[in-house]
Amino acid sequence: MLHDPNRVYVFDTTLRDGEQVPGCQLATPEKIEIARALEALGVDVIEAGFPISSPGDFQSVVELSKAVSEPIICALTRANKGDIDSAVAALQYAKRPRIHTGIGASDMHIQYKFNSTREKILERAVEAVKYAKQFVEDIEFYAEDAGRADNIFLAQMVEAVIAAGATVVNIPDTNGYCLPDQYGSKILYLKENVKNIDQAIISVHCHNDLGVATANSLAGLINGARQVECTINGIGERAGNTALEEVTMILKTHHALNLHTNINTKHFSEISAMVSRMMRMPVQPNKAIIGQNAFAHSSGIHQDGFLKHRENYEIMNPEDVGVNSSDIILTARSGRHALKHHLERLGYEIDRINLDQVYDRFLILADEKKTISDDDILSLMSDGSEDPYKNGYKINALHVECGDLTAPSATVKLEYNGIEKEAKATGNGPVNATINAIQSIAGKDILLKEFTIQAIHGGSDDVSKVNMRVSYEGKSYLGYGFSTDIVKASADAYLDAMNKFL
Ligand SMILES: CC(=O)SCCNC(=O)CCNC(=O)[C@H](O)C(C)(C)COP(=O)(O)OP(=O)(O)OC[C@H]1O[C@@H](n2cnc3c(N)ncnc32)[C@H](O)[C@@H]1OP(=O)(O)O
Ligand SMILES: CC(C)C(=O)C(=O)O
Ligand SMILES: [Mg+2]
Repeated sequence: MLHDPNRVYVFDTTLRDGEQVPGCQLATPEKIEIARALEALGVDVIEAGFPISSPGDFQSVVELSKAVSEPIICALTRANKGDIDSAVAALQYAKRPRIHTGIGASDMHIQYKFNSTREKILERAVEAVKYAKQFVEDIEFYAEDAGRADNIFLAQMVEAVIAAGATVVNIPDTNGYCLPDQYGSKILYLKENVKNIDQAIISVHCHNDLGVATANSLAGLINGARQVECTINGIGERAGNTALEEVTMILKTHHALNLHTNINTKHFSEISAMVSRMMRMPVQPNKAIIGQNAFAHSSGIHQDGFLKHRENYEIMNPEDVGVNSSDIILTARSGRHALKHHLERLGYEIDRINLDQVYDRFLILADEKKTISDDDILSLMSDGSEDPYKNGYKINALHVECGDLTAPSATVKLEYNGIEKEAKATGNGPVNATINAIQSIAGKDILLKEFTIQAIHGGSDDVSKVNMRVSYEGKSYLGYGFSTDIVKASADAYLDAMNKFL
């Protein structure tokens, strides 16, 4: 069984519990892409689906079983033969198959869902495990709504299913009801009162209805569970499940817990974005670990402390979760240290600038706007001061042709160090053609990673703001452009980013 008593197994259910979220249903090729990313992340188990639920979900479990080799592939069933037969068939190609079967354990479910009794439910639980065990060695049993179940009956059920062949016993807080100490005590109670508990791994599966899913999972692990069920970005039924990135970063950050997983946390940022994009579930900016603001500092005292010593305001290293660097966001709550940091980053020599004067002008602008961008700083500084990009690329002329009667093309004249060069290029649209023309003049291997166009107030006559992120020699650079002409704004944003690495 367990070789290392401090190893926590990570059971990912993004593709099953996560996929139960309205609007998050995925096609098989998308599920395969996520499953491969989960494999690279280092999860131990991938819950691939609920095969009886639909032909599409059945096929996804078949294809995932073929596509993934390292993690265990798990299929969910109810406690009945039909569901189990379907799971067995769907898992036929899995190198390491697991059947996850179970039934309600709380009196609420027994009475109002099954109109049954504890004795009969216990029998159905044992029968299901024995039946599944004939086909697959690795059987996980879930005692649904265990969070609200009577501990004495739950212990009886857990003991019976382990005796019937369950190798993992899942104690779900299906409705996110428990408080961390209640849930932790439940796991400890099972550890201490189930005679054969050493023959199985206890698994925690917590929902976030009261916002304590991760805390409950942690309490379960501290009290002896060694498998945690979780999803990327914490997606799942209702308020979601324990977030994989949260629970694993807690274990990584708190060495004193002496618990560890096989997760390569550097993949978090990438896989979180992938799941969010494919499932069309935006991640809230303040989401722990992978939210846009998780490593962004926006008030002066924090920014100053961070700049003096990162650990003053960060308990994790952003690189550990795949984020290149922390952000210092300039707002009217920022101080001189943060402004100086950005001025230096943009190429201004601070000892040649009167910081107090710039700061006064900065505050007036920051009170008017929510955040101050690089462009805002550049325009603040353009008041009689030096242009940090005076030696960079400038557009002298831009002409595009597009529309449905002509192939999009762009002619660009760029000036660099006083020398003008011209190029013409085609593309699949006017912006693409313009960027191709700029690229052919610059002759550098620049990758455009992000590109957004936003009307500032709305309306087709509005000024549009273009944000771009380009990658050059492994580093990211941001560029901004403003214009009523979206092609011009895009070209300016691209050059702005380029000029930062020149
Ligand atoms: C806590 C969880 O997340 S559990 C997983 C939840 N996920 C899903 O439900 C998604 C997949 N589900 C489905 O596609 C469908 O609900 C199916 C195919 C499973 C069943 O569909 P239907 O046969 O039409 O039944 P329906 O969903 O309406 O009702 C569920 C039935 O399963 C029974 N049931 C529920 N859980 C279990 C269980 N663990 N073991 C045995 N029976 C169960 C219910 O009592 C009900 O049976 P009844 O018809 O005798 O009252
Ligand atoms: C199917 C089980 C494990 C579940 O998702 C729950 O109880 O929340
Ligand atoms: Mg669940």
